[in-house]
Amino acid sequence: MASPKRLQGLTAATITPMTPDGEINLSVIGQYVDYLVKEQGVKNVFVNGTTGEGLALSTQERKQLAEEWVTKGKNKLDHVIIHVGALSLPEAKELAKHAAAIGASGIAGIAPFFFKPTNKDTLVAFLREVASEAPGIPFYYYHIPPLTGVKIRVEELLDGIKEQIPTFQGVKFSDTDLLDFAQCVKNHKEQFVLLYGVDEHLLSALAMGASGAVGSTYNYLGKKNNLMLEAFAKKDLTLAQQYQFCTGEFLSFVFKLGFGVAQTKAVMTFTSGIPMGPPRLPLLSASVDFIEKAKAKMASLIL
Ligand SMILES: CC(=O)N[C@H](C=O)[C@@H](O)[C@H](O)[C@H](O)CO
Ligand SMILES: CC(=O)C(=O)O
Repeated sequence: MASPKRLQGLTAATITPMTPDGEINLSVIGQYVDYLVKEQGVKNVFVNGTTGEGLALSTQERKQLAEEWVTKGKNKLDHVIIHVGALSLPEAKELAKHAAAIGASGIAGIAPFFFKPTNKDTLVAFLREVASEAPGIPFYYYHIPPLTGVKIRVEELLDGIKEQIPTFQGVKFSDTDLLDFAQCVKNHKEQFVLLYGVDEHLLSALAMGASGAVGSTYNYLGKKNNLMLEAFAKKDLTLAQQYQFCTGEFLSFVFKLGFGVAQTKAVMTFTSGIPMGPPRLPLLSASVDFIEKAKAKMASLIL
C-alpha cells in the first residue's frame, strides 16, 4: 500500500467494529471501506487511534485490525495509516514493524502517557525507536494533549526532527492551540503534512494552512467536510462557513448530550447502517435517548 501521494484532504479515524459481546468484528471492514469511499468521499484512514479504541485493544487485536484495513483497502484507499503508539516501547515497536510488514502506507504514534516524557529530547528518543522499526514508510506524530497530558509544543518538537527521525512526515494535531499549529505550518509546510484533528474547528485550521484533517466525524460527515474543503479551495469563505456551521450544529447538539467514542459508534451505526457495536469498558454504550435525539438532529441538517 506504500503510496507515493502526499497525505492530504480528509482522513477518517476509524471506529473499531465490535460484536455485541465485545469481540472485534473484522467481518464488516470491507463494507466500511466501501461506505467511506462511495458515500463519504473519504479515501484515507487512520486505524487504531482514539476513535478506534486502539489503547483499549490487545496487541493481537491491533494487528488483526491493521491487516484487515490494509487488505480491504487495497486499490480502494489511498492511505492506510496505522496508529502504533503504546505505553510500552517494545509493544509500539512490534506494532510498527508489523504495520510495515503488512504494507501499511504509514504509521503514527502518540507520546506515552503513564510515565510521560518530560521534555522534547526524551519524546523524540521514544518516537525515534518506534519509527526506526518501519524505516520504509512515513511516521506521523499524533499530538493529543487533552488525552495524553503531554503538552510539549509541536513547534518545538519539529525543530530538527528530520535529522533524528528520517521518516518523519507530519503531525496529526488534535489540540486547539492554533498558534502552535500556525508556527508548525509557517516553519514546515513544504517539508511536513500538518493534519488538524479537532473537527469542529477545521475551517480555522485551514485558514492557518492545514494540509488536511484526521478525525472521527469524517466517518459520517465526510461529504459535508469535503464540500467545505472545496469551498475553501475556491476561496468561497461564506460557503465554507456554512458547511462548518452545519456540521457544528450537529456536534454542538451532541456535545451537550455527552459525546465520545461510544456515541460516535452509535452515530456511525445509524448513518452507515453498518453495526459498529458497543465500545469496550471502561466506555459504556450510548443510550437509546441519545441515539434518538442524535438521529433526529442529523436528519434535520440542511445543506
Ligand atoms: C478527542 C478525539 O477523539 N478527537 C478526535 C480526533 O482527534 C476528533 O475527531 C473528535 O472526535 C471530533 O473533533 C469531535 O469532537
Ligand atoms: C480522531 C483521531 O484521529 C483518532 O481517533 O485517533
